[in-house]
Amino acid sequence: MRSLRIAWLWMTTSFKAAPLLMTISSVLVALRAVAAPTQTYGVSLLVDGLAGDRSSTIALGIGIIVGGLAVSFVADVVGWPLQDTAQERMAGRVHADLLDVTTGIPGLTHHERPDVADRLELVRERAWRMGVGAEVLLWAFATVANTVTVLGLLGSVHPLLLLLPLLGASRIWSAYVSSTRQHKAWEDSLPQERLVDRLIEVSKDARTGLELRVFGLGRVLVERIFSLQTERYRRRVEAARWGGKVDGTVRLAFGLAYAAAVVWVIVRARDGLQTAGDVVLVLLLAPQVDQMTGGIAQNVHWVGEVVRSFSRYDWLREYAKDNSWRTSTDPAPARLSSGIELRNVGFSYPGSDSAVLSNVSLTLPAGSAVALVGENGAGKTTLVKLLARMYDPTTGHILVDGVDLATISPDSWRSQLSAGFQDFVKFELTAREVVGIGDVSSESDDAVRAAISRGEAESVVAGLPLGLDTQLGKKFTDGVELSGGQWQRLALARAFMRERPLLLLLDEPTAALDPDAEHRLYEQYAAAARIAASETGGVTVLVSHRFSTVRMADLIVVMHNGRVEEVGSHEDLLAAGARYAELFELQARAYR
Ligand SMILES: Nc1ncnc2c1ncn2[C@@H]1O[C@H](COP(=O)(O)OP(=O)(O)OP(=O)(O)O)[C@@H](O)[C@H]1O
Repeated sequence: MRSLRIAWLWMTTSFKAAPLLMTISSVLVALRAVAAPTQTYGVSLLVDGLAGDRSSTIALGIGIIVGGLAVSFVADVVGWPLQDTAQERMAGRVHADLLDVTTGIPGLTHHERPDVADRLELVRERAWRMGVGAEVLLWAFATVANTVTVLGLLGSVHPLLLLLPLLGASRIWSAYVSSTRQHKAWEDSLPQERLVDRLIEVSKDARTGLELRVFGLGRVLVERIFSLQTERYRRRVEAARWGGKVDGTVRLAFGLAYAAAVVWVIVRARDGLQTAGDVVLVLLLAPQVDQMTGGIAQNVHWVGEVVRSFSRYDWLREYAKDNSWRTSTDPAPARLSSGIELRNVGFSYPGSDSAVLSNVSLTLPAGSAVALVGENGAGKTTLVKLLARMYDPTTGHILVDGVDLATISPDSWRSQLSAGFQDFVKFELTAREVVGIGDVSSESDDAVRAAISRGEAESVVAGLPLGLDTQLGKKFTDGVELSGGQWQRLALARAFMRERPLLLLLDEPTAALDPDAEHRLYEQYAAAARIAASETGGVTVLVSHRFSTVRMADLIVVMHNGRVEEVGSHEDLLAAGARYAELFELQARAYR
């Protein structure tokens, strides 16, 4: 059933990518495939006509030969360029579709599971090569047309000769097993390949250059890459050698069998059981049968490749469908009246059994600013990701004004969110775009400048040679590189592009700023947020290790080992004298 679906996907993708080109090409390749054996038949008629002195047979033979030549010529001249274009169209279509499918998966699970990541990588890497699917499909049409014609001609000489192409099937089998083995060796070495790519990236990336040199890691990296490469090649060479031996043996056996068949037909002709034309036909068909089975044997590899690529493509489409949260169709509310409630929320990352969050029950009241604090690994970022619905909780629920977040459409929810992270992305675009993409629906200059002012990034933009039009990033010759803090200010401005988000998530977005700058920024931000919150009931969730910032929040949530340990205002928590008070005192002492 699945193989039928894959074959169908292969066919429909090829024809949908270039309907007219594929139809014309299919007809042309089929004609070309039939023309060669038909010409051979023409030659055998010619020989029989000459031997029996029959002019009508001679004329028919010549007609078939000339007609065949003409068809082959036209099909060649017109067919090849069309085929190339069809192939490019198909590759383009698959690539565009893949991007669409992968970026359309709303959650992050596919990035977390190594098995899924591996397969995704395979599909992406092979996407451009899948255009070959169109060519292989045309080749398959040609092979069917050619095989039927050759079988018909051989059978017309003697039915026993039909065994010859069947013997050729053993060549197809040997090519298949050896290509499967080689593919397996290649797939088995994929994790090493990914690691090698990653290590090469690390060794040449300017950002890692500093630490590499300080810790003297260059040599270690090179040795590691070298040993991984050696292991990878060893597996692949072993598989290729094995395939070579099997294929060579089978090919030799097939050649000997064909030679015996030719001798047999000659002997029968001497006994008057076959005509001279029959001998010529079998002799001339010999290289064609060899070519045909050889062609199939060679293309088995490509058919395998295409089928594998399409089965991965099919898998990805199914995966995207299963993980599209299609049943989440409720719209996000336009404003919050009661707030966001986490009810007994537990979470384990995909592919892991250990709970990162356990039994978290918490209410984030509408219009409040909530700070999450706790030591490294306490689960703060994970909670932020669940609020953004990058994952669904493993147990429990998140309720938005009483509505389960799992039922709200991810697009609708995210259009009401804004976020700034510590490990923000340095989008190498113009300064205007770096900020503006925080809300692609209102990318006007005024909106961008307002966000820059809220993120206190005016000084960064003022220092750029072309202001907002400056290209940022080192990959461009005229690109300007910024410091970590400057990038972070732009990332913050990006988070402030949406003026009235229902949920603003700030996960240590100011870690690269000095404490004074962070404090100023939050004071200014808190004032603006209160006004916005009174209008929409929006909630701000802030993760920070700096208590001077945290104390401004309406509600502070202290997390420890994936659980909520304390909740309250700064004053309440200090009065309670528990973990928060202890951590606060520690930090205050360090600043004294
Ligand atoms: N993608 C992931 N896959 C598996 N485990 C993860 C992943 N991300 C985080 N974890 C684990 O989840 C736990 C909580 O991590 P999280 O990033 O939520 O902590 P945090 O409180 O934000 O820490 P920090 O203050 O260091 O940012 C950690 O033990 C971490 O190892």
